[in-house]
Amino acid sequence: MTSHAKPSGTAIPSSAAHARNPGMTLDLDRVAGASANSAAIARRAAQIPARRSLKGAHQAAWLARAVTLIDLTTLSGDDTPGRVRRLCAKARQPVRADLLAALDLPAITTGAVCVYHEMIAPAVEALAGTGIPVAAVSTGFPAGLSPFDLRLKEIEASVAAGAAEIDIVISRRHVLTGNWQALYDETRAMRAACGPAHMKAILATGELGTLRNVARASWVAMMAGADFIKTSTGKEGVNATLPVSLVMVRAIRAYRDLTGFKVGYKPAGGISKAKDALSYMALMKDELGDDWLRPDLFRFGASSLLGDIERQLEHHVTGAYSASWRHAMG
Ligand SMILES: O=C[C@H](O)COP(=O)(O)O
Repeated sequence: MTSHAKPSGTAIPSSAAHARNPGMTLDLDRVAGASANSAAIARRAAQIPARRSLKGAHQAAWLARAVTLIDLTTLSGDDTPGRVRRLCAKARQPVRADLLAALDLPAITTGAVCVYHEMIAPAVEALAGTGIPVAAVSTGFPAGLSPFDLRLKEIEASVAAGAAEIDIVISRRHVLTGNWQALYDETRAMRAACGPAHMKAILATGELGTLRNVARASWVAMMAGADFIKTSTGKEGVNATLPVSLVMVRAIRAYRDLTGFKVGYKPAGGISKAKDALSYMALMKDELGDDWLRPDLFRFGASSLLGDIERQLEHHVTGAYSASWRHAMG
């Protein structure tokens, strides 16, 4: 991002170009050695938004890329099949065709649609033939405190219903009590239950107490075979932040250096502005490189980010901002 070059294409790559993370034996020494220098991380995180100075057509291209990285999400108690179908229509055509044409950008879709288990069927139906995966939150989301065997069964039911991606939640108490073996065993079992579906492990970082715990939980989740590590459910008091992201992506980098396997990253919760999306993309590019600016290795978990990006793209074309209500998601 620092070169401010236009991204090399906004179309979604057809398939993951890397092998799935198989996980590894739990290495307690490495987990114990994971640390996070909070002051240095805060300083580095504070620099990231200031380095965002993307202008003109290049900025529009980065924003269009951001759209392809969104797990377009609805996770509400009042979700209905109708709302999910409308959301899927947005996922299929997230930005108006005339805006993309005016900006000389190709047709795009979002990275996925993310829903509760009961909404998988209408989402799968509405996205048939598009290649857009359905992600489901399936382990007693958001607290993850339902009986363990039921959480595994929920994963299996969601995969059977057509979810290609499962966003699991970890047991925060295993982190808070330092029971890394229990966290590893639980996450490993969930990975096995996912089968062919890719697993995103939600750490619920806002409930883990310290950045060191975030680093250690990131390592355990990756050792247990997570395909992605994800910050938050969107329901914690504090959700995705840049400091937490730095800790997690540096753990991803160290895990890649150790094992050769690339684990994806998903910041989620409270990311609703286009400028914030660009900050996260700058962070990914600086810390992990261009591979982590593709949907197979990076997603935003977001329910309202798309609306703001569409407003910014419209502004690029017309010079005026439209009202937010014109960009409703569901
Ligand atoms: O995983 C996705 C989050 O639940 C979405 O959070 P948000 O509604 O704050 O964008």
